[in-house]
Amino acid sequence: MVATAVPVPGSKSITNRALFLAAAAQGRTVLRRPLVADDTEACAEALNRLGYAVSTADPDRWEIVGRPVGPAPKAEVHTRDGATGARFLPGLAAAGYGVYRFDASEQMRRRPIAPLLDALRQLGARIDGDRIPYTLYADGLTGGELTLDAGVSSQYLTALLLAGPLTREGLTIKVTRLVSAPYIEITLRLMRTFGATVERAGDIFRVEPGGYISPGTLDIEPDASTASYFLAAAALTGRTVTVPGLGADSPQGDLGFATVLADMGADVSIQADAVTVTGPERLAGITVDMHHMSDTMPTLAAIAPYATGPVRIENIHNTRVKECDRLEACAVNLRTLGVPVTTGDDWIEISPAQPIGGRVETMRDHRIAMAFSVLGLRAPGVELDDPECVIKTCPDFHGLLSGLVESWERAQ
Ligand SMILES: O=C(O)C1=C[C@@H](OP(=O)(O)O)[C@@H](O)[C@H](O)C1
Ligand SMILES: C=C(OP(=O)(O)O)C(=O)O
Repeated sequence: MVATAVPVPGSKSITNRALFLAAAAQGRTVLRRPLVADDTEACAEALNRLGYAVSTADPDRWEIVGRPVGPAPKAEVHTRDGATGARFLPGLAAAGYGVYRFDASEQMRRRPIAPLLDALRQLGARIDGDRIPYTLYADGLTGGELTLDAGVSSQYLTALLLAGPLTREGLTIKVTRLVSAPYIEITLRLMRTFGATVERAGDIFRVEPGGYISPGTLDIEPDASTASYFLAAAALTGRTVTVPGLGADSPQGDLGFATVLADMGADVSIQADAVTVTGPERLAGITVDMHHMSDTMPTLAAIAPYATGPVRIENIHNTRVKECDRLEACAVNLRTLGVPVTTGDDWIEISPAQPIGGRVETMRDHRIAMAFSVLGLRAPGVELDDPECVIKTCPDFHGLLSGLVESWERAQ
């Protein structure tokens, strides 16, 4: 079977971490093939509002001139829809000196951030609120010890780890709960690439002070969450797709979605520098815990009706506080398309069905839009109320998906 390669854009998670680290590092950093999308552009713009120097003129190489954290007397920062910008950047600002007003879109304002703001207060920051928008009065971060509940978002832990080397005394964090755990591995790897000393012993993390040093150039690998839609398209249609640049040593937990497809009967190969999926005649049903890869939950939910048996996705309560309540959004939209669905507080079960056409309410959630576009490959008449909301992480998603289908049709 001809394998069609899809040029999946760079990882949002890696790009936004690299932006933070490069801004705080000594030296100049070049990010090669960063994700160019609303989420990362908002993060870059916010860094420039905070007084850093991020050049995004060349879409294939973003340049950041780092500076030691210092005085930036005043700044108003608006990070739009991206949670990594909204949650990572206050730690960087708090390590500096000035008054910073943080705001974000209505969608992001609804999402929780209080545990992170509480932790930053314990480290020495003065913050006048528990939700976005708020004002941060920064006077450097002492550091020290704290206990953190990252059961709703691992981004709280990442934000504190990233700020750790910028504190005066370093940081010791005891984590009581952790969701989306693989993202912490991405954080630790990148911090070490920028010269930080950070160690993990079970649920205890220790970060030494001392700042960051630029590694010079950093290649950004493709986004495994975005790759899930194209892997699912192959699994759903019995075709073959390859995603180059995403391989077995990737720290991205959402590459685990390929393994879920294999468990459902797809032929999956994860090599050193590419992942390839060929769909079976029909996918088998599955029960799967997606606690640590929940961004791909909508992708699985969207192809689930075509399985030979029920698909039950468990341990996904935190999908209710993403860009929308994704658990509910998947259930409502699948029912609109004629698919029987039952749900609980932290699970969804989808029965085999032949979805009919209908209008999908994306709730301005890029992952709902992309996931149900894949379902639309098999269900004519599915239309999205807001197809352009994919700009958050994959502005050319619809072009990439239609290009994939056209290449399959040409190969017939
Ligand atoms: O750290 C990161 O880059 C991310 C962590 C995850 O969020 P949670 O830890 O809130 O689940 C994930 O949903 C998000 O897309 C990116
Ligand atoms: C939830 C997501 O991102 P964030 O939390 O960074 O907004 C996502 O990309 O699915």
